[in-house]
Formats: sequence, C-alpha cells, structure tokens
Amino acid sequence: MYQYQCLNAVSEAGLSLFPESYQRTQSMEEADVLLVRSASLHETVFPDNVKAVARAGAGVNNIPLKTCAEKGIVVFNTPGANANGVKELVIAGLLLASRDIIGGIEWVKAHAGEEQIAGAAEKEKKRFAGQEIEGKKLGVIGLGAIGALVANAALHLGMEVYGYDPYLSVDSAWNLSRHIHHVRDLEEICRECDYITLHVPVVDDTKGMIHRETLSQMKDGVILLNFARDLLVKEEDLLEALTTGHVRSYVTDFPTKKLSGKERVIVIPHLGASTDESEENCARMAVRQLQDYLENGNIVNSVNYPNCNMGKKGKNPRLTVLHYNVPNMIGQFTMLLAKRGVNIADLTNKSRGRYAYTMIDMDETAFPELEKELLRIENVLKVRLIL
Ligand SMILES: NC(=O)c1ccc[n+]([C@@H]2O[C@H](COP(=O)([O-])OP(=O)(O)OC[C@H]3O[C@@H](n4cnc5c(N)ncnc54)[C@H](O)[C@@H]3O)[C@@H](O)[C@H]2O)c1
Ligand SMILES: O=C(O)[C@H](O)COP(=O)(O)O
Repeated sequence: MYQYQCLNAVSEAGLSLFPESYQRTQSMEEADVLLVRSASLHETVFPDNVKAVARAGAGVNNIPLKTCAEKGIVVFNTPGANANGVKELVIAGLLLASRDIIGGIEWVKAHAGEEQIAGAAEKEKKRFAGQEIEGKKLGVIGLGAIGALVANAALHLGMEVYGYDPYLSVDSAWNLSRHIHHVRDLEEICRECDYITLHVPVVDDTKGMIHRETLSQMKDGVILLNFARDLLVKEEDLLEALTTGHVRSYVTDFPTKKLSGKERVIVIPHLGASTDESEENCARMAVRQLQDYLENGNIVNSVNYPNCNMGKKGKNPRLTVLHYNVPNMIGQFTMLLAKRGVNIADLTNKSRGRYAYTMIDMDETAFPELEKELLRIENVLKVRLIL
C-alpha cells in the first residue's frame, strides 16, 4: 500500500490511474509521494517517509531541489505536458497586444444597452486599431517544449521567427522548423525583433535577464511577452521602458503588485497550463512517473537526480540507493552483498552532478538488516528495498 498527497488540485484523469493499492492522504507524515503544481514548498519540512515529489507541470522554482536531493527525495516534472496549452495562450497574447482588443471590449461593455452603440462603435474603433502580426519578426528566447511550439506556430501565422537557446537539446532541435533563424546572441534578438517572447526556466542564470541594458537594445515599440516566470524580468527597468513607450506592451501570465493594472501591461492570471488537456496530460505523466519510481525504482524525468531505468521489476527484490556521486560507492554496496552471499543479477548506476543512483536486482531474498547496513555507509542518502 502506498499513500500520496496532493498539495494542489491535480486532475482526476491522472489520479485515477493510481491502482487500488494507492490511497490519498491529507497528511504529509503518511505520504510516500507528493503531487504539486505551483504551491511553494520552500518552507516545507519534509518528513522521512516522503520519497518523491512530482510537479504536474514544467517550472520547478517552487520546489527546493537541493534540499530534496539531500534528503533522498527525487523530484520529477512533466516536460512538454502543458506546452500546447501555453503555446495557444502565447498566440492569444501576440494578438491581444497587436490591437487594443481588450480596450475595445471594455468600451463595448461600458456602452452596453445604448441605442446608438453600433454607430458610436464605428466612430470610436480607430482608438483600438493596431497592426497585424504577419510579416513581423518574433524573437523566441528558449526553444524547449513551449518555445519550439510557439516558434513553429508563429511561422505558420506568417511571422519571421528568430530563435535563441544556447543550451538547446538535440530533441528540441528536431522539433524546430528549419525556417527559424538560429540566433547565437541575445543582442541580435533584441536588435531585430518586433515581438520577443520568453520561454526559459527561472534559474540563477536567467533571473533578471531582461533588464535596463537588454531593454535598451530592443527596438522602439517592441512588444514583450512573458509566459515563463515573472522573475526573469527586472520590473523597475521594464516599468521605465513602458513609461517612455520604448516597450509598447508587456503581456505576462504572472500578476505582480508592481505591474498589474499599469498602462500598456496585459496581465493574465497564470492561465498558461489551465486547460483540461494540459492539466490531464501533466497529471497522467506525474502519476505514471511516481508509480514507476515507487514500484520499480525507475527514475524518469527527474530534475534533481539522474534518470535511471531498469524496466519493470521482476519477482526478486530490487535494491535502490540514492547517494553522493563519489568514488567507491558501488564497490561498497557489492562488497556488502557479497559478504552475505547475495548474488547480483543486474546493476545500474547513473550520476548527475553531486548526486548518483544505483539500482541492483538481487538473485536472493534480502536479509533483514540490509537496508540499515547500507544506510550506515558514508555518503548514502536513502535506501529502498522494493520487494
Ligand atoms: N505560464 C505557464 O502556465 C507555464 C507553463 C509551463 C511552463 N512555464 C514556464 O516556461 C518555462 C519553459 O517551459 P518548457 O516546458 O518550454 O521548458 P523546457 O525545459 O522544455 O525549455 C526550456 C528551454 O530554455 C532553454 N534555456 C535555458 N536557459 C536559457 C538561456 N539562458 N537562454 C536561452 N535559453 C535557455 C533550455 O535550453 C530549454 O531548451 C518553464 O520553466 C516554466 O517556468 C509556464
Ligand atoms: O510551470 C508550469 O508548468 C506552469 O507555470 C503551470 O503552473 P500550474 O500548474 O500552477 O498552472
């Protein structure tokens, strides 16, 4: 029997995939695994029973990845599962910023019920007119799951697309149309593009990446879209650029005190992934990954431990050890097993920076003190014996 806790509303389409042997709990003290969306876990004190956290979504800046790794808690996310939902909202953002559609709709609401509204609208409409996106240049910063979809869709809408991503993975590159201009420095995007959209994670390197200097390199009247994270943009600097009109419009999915309600700012209440399809995709992927980890020890799509997959566990026990990535760990594990006459049928070890993971399929039934003895080895963080 395993127990899971949901720290946000997670789609039933995913939760219903848990078999009957899984029970939902409201108490973290009972939970083997946690499911979360945007709730912040930075202040959470994780009890020892928690083995994994699944972020049903992409961004993991709400989860203390290092703290979790140190406690032997594997954190997963669900890459790409909500990318289409975000892409569609970004396209809406491009269009909302290109004419004053929102201002126009508000005008109609304010004059609702008036006899002469049709005629008045014809006189007023020039106030809300704008440009078309066809033929304009779009700069996409970050060409992962979302950025690639946005870039390709914008091409189909007739835009000229410039893409910037110095860490582009081979898989992401395969998803990109060859008609996208590959840009090697951010300045070129700033210099060339009429619209710029951000699709990078917020990490130390990207925090505040849009600041006074980057803004000053952008064209006069640029439209900036941010469906990634508020912290990517230095708000004071952006406000200044909005006030002078250098930035014509800022479209963001992240309401903040400083920017909400300001002129030229279109704020959406973090709706990028809020579609039935995205919520269901994320929840399904999160549940499958957690189940695979609990039952087979496999790590797929982790953001703090290496991915490591030995397939479905057979009838013999499988031992899994989360540990620091230092020399002689495997030697110590195999020595301990050998001393007890346990034969190893299969073994896999993978590392990622400071952390590593070893999975061992044993031929014999485990001896009672095995987990405790392994835990006594220096640099071991967590041991699990899956029977
Ligand atoms: N608004 C929403 O509801 C919503 C939904 C999903 C994701 N997001 C945000 O969007 C981000 C991206 O999501 P994704 O699914 O595309 O993630 P992803 O991991 O597939 O793509 C991120 C891309 O950014 C690139 N990158 C990293 N640092 C960079 C840098 N300094 N300059 C340029 N590129 C850089 C990476 O190489 C990667 O290709 C998430 O981290 C999250 O913060 C928001
Ligand atoms: O990073 C993400 O996946 C998005 O910001 C979605 O967040 P949400 O699951 O809270 O809607």
